Amino acid sequence: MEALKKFDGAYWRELFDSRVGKTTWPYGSGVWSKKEWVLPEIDPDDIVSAFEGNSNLFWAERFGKQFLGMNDLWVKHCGISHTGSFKDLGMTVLVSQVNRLRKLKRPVVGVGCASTGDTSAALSAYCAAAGIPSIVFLPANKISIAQLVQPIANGAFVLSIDTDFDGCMKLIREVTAELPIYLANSLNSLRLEGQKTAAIEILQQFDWEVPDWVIVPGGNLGNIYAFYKGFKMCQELGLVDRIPRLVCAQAANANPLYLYFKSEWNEFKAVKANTTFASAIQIGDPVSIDRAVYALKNSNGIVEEATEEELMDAMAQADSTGMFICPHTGVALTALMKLRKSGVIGAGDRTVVVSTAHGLKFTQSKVDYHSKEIPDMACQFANPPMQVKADFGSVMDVLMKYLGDKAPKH
Ligand SMILES: Cc1ncc(COP(=O)(O)O)c(C=O)c1O
Ligand SMILES: N[C@@H](CCOP(=O)(O)O)C(=O)O
Repeated sequence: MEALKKFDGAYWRELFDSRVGKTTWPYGSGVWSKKEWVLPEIDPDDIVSAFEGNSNLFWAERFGKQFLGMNDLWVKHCGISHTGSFKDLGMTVLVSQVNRLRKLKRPVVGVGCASTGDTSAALSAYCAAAGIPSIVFLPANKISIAQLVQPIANGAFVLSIDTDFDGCMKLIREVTAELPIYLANSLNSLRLEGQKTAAIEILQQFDWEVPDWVIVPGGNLGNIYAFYKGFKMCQELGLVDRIPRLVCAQAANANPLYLYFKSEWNEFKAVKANTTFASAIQIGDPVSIDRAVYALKNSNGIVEEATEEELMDAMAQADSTGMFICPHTGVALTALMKLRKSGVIGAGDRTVVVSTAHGLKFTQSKVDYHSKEIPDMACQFANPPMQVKADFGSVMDVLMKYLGDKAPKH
């Protein structure tokens, strides 16, 4: 940090802005365009990148106006990325460093992680690109097919273990303490160095104006800290004069941070995480709890939670305005809805919701919702397909009913 402070905010802004839209290796990546703040010492030849980052900051105009009375709502689509989630941002840094260590003949036989699906997808892809073995521990039957197929296809050694994510996390920590396997979960700060660039990118996309709120879904809790770190660096290095208030959003079925927050940070208790449609955050004993609390305390932050019905309804509402978000983003949107309703977030506040994964990884839950096949859930925004006979009259019939008074009168 001290070395970076030799330059002022104007220097960094100009440098980062000059790299926008470039394809020069490695600066075309949204992560490596901030190389000096991420891993300055790495040789560009050692970098393993899929040109991650530079994700769309989408003005959620219709959703904001229709459902929240807001005009300045934005969704940072971090899931539109090589492996379909924000994990690519951190994994490019971690795997690049392992690549470098292996060239220096350090004894790393592979890279391992426990995962609810996205970390393993990113790890296996970046390792495969560099020819590095990857080993992934997955909780059996708890991740989506789209996520499961990613490490399999990328040639990772995949262990499907009869436990939950927290059980897998415990096992991978024990194994990596015994064997020269490099741990790739977000305990490893290299991951967070990459993930923090999403925060810097948001500021840059707003032409270095600071939003009032940033809402992030939280599970193992590395990402909320990464956002804090990115914003804080921009403040400390003089690019902006304040940081946004952070909101961490959890599924009510896996809410240890929320309960801790509600106890006014008095007592942290790990919980048994129950099944949630937001399966990637079905985590009861987050490894980055201390970092997350630090980030929230220092950003005047808040923690909210979403029930299964709330998160699925929010996802369906967002999708109906042209988004196609994942259930975790539904959790974050629920938090926003609650904070708007209580007046904590004002109608005019500039707010960014971080969308963490691509909706296509979670199509089964969308299909179930729209077919109204979820027990005890009203699925009030479901839009099931209409079954219709294959003849002109039947098709015209249903179309005329659908068009109502907008149908042409004959
Ligand atoms: C899609 C998705 N959203 C949110 C999260 C939460 O991120 P974190 O574990 O850093 O809190 C994860 C992973 O945990 C994820 O895969
Ligand atoms: N959702 C994560 C859980 C592990 O998080 P990490 O950031 O600590 O690797 C996943 O996709 O596996």
